Amino acid sequence: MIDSSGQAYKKARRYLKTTRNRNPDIEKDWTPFRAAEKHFKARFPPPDLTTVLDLATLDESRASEVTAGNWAGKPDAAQTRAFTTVSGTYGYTLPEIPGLILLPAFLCPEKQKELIKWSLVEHARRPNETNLDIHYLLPSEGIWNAYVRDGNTVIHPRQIETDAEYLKQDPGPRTLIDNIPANTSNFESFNNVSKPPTPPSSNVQPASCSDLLPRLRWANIGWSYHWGTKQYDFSKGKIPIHHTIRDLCKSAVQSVDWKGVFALDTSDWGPHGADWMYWDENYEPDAGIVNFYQTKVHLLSYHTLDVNSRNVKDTLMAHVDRSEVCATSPLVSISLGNAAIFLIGGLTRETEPVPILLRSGDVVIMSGPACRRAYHGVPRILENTLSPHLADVVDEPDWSIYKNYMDSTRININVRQVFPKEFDPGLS
Ligand SMILES: O=C(O)CCC(=O)C(=O)O
Ligand SMILES: [Fe+2]
Repeated sequence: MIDSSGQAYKKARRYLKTTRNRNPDIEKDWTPFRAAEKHFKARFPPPDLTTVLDLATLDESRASEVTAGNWAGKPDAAQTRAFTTVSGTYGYTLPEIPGLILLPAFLCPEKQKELIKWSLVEHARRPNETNLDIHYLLPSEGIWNAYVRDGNTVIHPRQIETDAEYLKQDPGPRTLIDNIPANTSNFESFNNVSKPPTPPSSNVQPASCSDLLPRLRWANIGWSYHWGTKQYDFSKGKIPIHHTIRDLCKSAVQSVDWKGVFALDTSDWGPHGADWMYWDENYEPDAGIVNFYQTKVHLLSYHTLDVNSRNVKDTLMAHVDRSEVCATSPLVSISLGNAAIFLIGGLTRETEPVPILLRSGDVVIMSGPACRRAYHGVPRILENTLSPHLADVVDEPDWSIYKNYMDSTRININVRQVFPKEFDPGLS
């Protein structure tokens, strides 16, 4: 018996309407990366995850995480090679993408909680820029602490300063304009490009802290990133990387047997050669971003704060992180909260990407010439997948405010090294 008033029926009807009007010629033009993004973005019917690599399914101690959200992939959806890290956990490489390292459950539950708190309490505030600072005059304690004190506190928009030099840009989707990869030769000219601030939007209304919190999309780490030119603005100086993040990224890099990963690699490593031999000692993170993704649409969308459309609808479209002068040094990416589908392909969007299910506590390292500048993106945050160890507030009532926020959130701490160790940018 079909219940035509039920939610599922209504969903199915909406879905049929959209597919009926779909132009098959458009789909034909999708690159393999675009087709994969479309597949995983679909709300109804939900995407089939049997092609998604899900290494947590190999680990019995993560069984409750895997079943928590009813989303699971397969442990053999891509070819992997396991290795034991220095700390005794398993790590995996993918022969298809040399330099991609997966460290499932690298962080214990306590560390995950510490990093979630750090992201919100200590990091998403001055002096670190956030997407909200572009439009709002935020208190110096940052949006999270202001929200915890009083969610009804009103935050006022930033006014356009009439004498300020703002970025003059044609309106349009910025992310479609690919920037030129940085390297040691063009660094000087890149550094001299003028980097005026992004103008605040003129139609932003005052908003309460509770309304703004779900609109927090990113907070900068280390060297200041200029979204308008997609280049670092070194003139603003470098904010030191917090020791917790630095130590964690270094221990992730040091936990990998790089010889085992790259000894047989024959790729072109550029002018400085195969620097992996020195990463154990000289890897030094100096930039990055904390991404905040919401699984739910929060109402009150009378304007958009997504001036950097990389965060539109809480997904991250296919991109290459090519603003760093060093194109081979490890990028360390930490997943916290709800699980996500991460796609990683090759040097163009024509390579079919490998879908990987990332769960809270997983660490990904992107390194070497084939991987560090590979297209990647996050087409889907898997709703209602908060791990039981983050959802439990019984033993720790103080966690409940974080738990409530994390119920609909994924945080990604994405840490990079801008300069190769031996390169002197002459910035001091
Ligand atoms: O959220 C993620 O897992 C990836 C984020 C990312 O690729 C980026 O910030 O450049
Ligand atoms: Fe990225």
